[in-house]
Amino acid sequence: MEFIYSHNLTVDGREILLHIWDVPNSQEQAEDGSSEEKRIQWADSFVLVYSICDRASFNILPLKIQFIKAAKEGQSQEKVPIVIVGNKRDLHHQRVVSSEEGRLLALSLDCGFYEVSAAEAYHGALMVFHGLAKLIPDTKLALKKGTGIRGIVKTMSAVFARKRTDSL
Ligand SMILES: Nc1nc2c(ncn2[C@@H]2O[C@H](COP(=O)(O)OP(=O)(O)OP(=O)(O)O)[C@@H](O)[C@H]2O)c(=O)[nH]1
Repeated sequence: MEFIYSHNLTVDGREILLHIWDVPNSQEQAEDGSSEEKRIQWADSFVLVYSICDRASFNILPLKIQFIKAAKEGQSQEKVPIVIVGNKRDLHHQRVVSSEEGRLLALSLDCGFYEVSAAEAYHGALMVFHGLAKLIPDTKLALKKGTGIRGIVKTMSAVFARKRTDSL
């Protein structure tokens, strides 16, 4: 299942309304590229989460980031804001991806980087979205001011309609 969450944030005195389209990993693997492409076009910025206990979830990131960059940066010269997040930081004994590896990957791909424990504390996720908001230029935020829930529903309907047609 995928969801869109909306969340208000105040970052450096700016009121920001975030719409977060949460796509489960399992779904991404199962679907065709065109749905992924539509979601990428919908979004202004990206948070890619891996588990520090699951190397496969980490190894897939360069490919995903390349895909996002090719899709977004092909249309504009602006840098696309991307943040990489290593989750499950609390599971020390099951860690298979080191913090250094995560940080190095983010550095090499020009992305932000955080390690958090979503299960342990809410402030980790908050930090991620604050960091992401700081990477989005003011001009972009102003442009998106008029994009309401109708725009989101329209985009989601397009993705799902496409999926239904494909499966006929
Ligand atoms: N210990 C620990 N468990 C976590 C943490 N975050 C998520 N989990 C657990 O990991 C499992 C998967 O969590 P989900 O939130 O479904 O993860 P997801 O990223 O949506 O997973 P996908 O659907 O594969 O994308 C659940 O049992 C969570 O309780 C964390 O920071 N620490």
